[in-house]
Amino acid sequence: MGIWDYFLNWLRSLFFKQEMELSLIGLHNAGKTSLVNVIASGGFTEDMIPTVGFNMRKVTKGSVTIKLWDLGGQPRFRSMWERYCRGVSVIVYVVDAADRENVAISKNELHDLLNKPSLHGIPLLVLGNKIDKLEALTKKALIEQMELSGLTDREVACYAISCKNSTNIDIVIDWLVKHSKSKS
Ligand SMILES: Nc1nc2c(ncn2[C@@H]2O[C@H](COP(=O)(O)OP(=O)(O)OP(=O)(O)O)[C@@H](O)[C@H]2O)c(=O)[nH]1
Ligand SMILES: [Mg+2]
Repeated sequence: MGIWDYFLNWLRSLFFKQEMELSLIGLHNAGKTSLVNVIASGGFTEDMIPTVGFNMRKVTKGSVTIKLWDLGGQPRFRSMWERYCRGVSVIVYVVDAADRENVAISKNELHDLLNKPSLHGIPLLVLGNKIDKLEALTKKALIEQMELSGLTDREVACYAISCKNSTNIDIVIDWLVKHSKSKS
């Protein structure tokens, strides 16, 4: 990209600011905080501290500012999920695709959350993370096991990703940016 294109993009970003707010949900150890780090800075580390309660981060991608609520996934924090999903543009639900034993629990937590009337119609992005691991489920298997085709009251998308190898992170960002709203 030449200097002129950078200048045009910068000019565009001054006039066409967009914003969105999203919540990152999923069982503990799924990789939610890792995803925030990869989106924000591209950095990945094996040494992660479990999220206690929640963290808020703001990330700017082009002219879009994304406010991310990164929630703790341990059982004691799950009752907070609904509160932090109300009114968001998108719910991002992260699943450890390599942790086959816990996929059923993850599915139940997802469906319990989406059954809350306050969250009706909010678009859902399900991410099967850790596909760098051999035992990871394929996207097709994940869609089946998470029973995503039964969700008909909202837009649903699913991608297989790896925060570790930055696989499909660009596709996730594109999808998110497309779901942002213009500032009025
Ligand atoms: N192999 C592999 N490991 C990953 C990947 N993404 C995250 N991890 C690891 O998974 C572990 C948990 O990651 P976190 O990002 O802390 O998970 P979390 O969903 O935020 O967990 P809570 O905050 O407890 O809800 C860490 O050891 C990460 O390094 C990935 O794509 N591949
Ligand atoms: Mg976390």
